[in-house]
Amino acid sequence: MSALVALQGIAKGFGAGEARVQALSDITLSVAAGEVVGLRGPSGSGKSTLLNLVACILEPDEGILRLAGETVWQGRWAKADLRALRRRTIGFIFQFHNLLPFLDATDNVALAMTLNDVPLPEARDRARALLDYLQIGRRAGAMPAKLSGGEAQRVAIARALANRPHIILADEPTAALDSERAQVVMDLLRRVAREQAAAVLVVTHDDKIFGRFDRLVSLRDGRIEGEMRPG
Ligand SMILES: Nc1ncnc2c1ncn2[C@@H]1O[C@H](COP(=O)(O)OP(=O)(O)OP(=O)(O)O)[C@@H](O)[C@H]1O
Repeated sequence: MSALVALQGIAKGFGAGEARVQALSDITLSVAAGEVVGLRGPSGSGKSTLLNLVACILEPDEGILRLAGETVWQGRWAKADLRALRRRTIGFIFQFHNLLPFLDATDNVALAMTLNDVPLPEARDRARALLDYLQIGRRAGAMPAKLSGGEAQRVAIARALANRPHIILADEPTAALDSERAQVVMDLLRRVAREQAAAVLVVTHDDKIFGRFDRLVSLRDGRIEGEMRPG
C-alpha cells in the first residue's frame, strides 16, 4: 500500500519567547490508501494541530510533509497553489457539520464541486448520486435545519467527498452523535477508504469508535506515545 499521507520528523510550535508552546515534536506518521487511522490523546496533546498541518492550514517548522506522493513542505511550501491542492486532494469533516443553512442538502454538496469548476447541473447530479451512496438520498431536498444530527453529518461527509479526495481528514466527526449514528459514520468512512482507496485520518476522543480503526495512534505532549491495531 502506498502512503498518501506521510509526515517525517514534523515539528510545530506557536508563539515566541516565554510564551512559546511546542505543540508537536518529531512526528513521523503515515496513512496508506485504504487505511482508516485514529488519532487520540488528551486535550492539548496536538491532535488538531496535526490535522491542520496535514490539511496545509498550518505551516510546519521542521520536517517533511508529503501528500499523495508529492512533497508539499520541506523547509518551505513546495507547492505554489495550496488552495487548489486542498480543494482537489483533501476532504475535511468537522465535529459540527457546518452546512450552509440557506442551501438544501444537494446544493451544500454541489457547492463544493462548483468551487472546483464543475458546472452546476453536473454538480447537482453528482451530489444526488453521492447522497444516494451515503444512503441519505431521500433527504436530498431537505434544508439543514430539518436534518437530524446524524443526517447532517452524512451530508457533511458527502460534501467532503464531493471532489473525490484521496485524503479525508475528520476532526471529532462522531462527537455530537449517539452510539448507533457514530457507528454509521465509521461504516461510511471505512467504506470510502476501501472503495475509493482513500487515506482517512480521524481525530477522536470517542471510545465508542476506537475499535473501528485499522490503527489508533496516541499523542501526548505533542509526541507520538504509541500505536495499536484494534482490529
Ligand atoms: N493558534 C495557536 N496559538 C497558540 N497556541 C496554540 C494554537 N493552537 C494550538 N495551540 C497550543 O498547542 C497545543 C496543542 O493544541 P491542539 O489544539 O493541537 O491540541 P488537541 O490535542 O487538539 O486538543 P483538544 O483535544 O482540546 O482539541 C496546546 O498547548 C495549545 O494550547
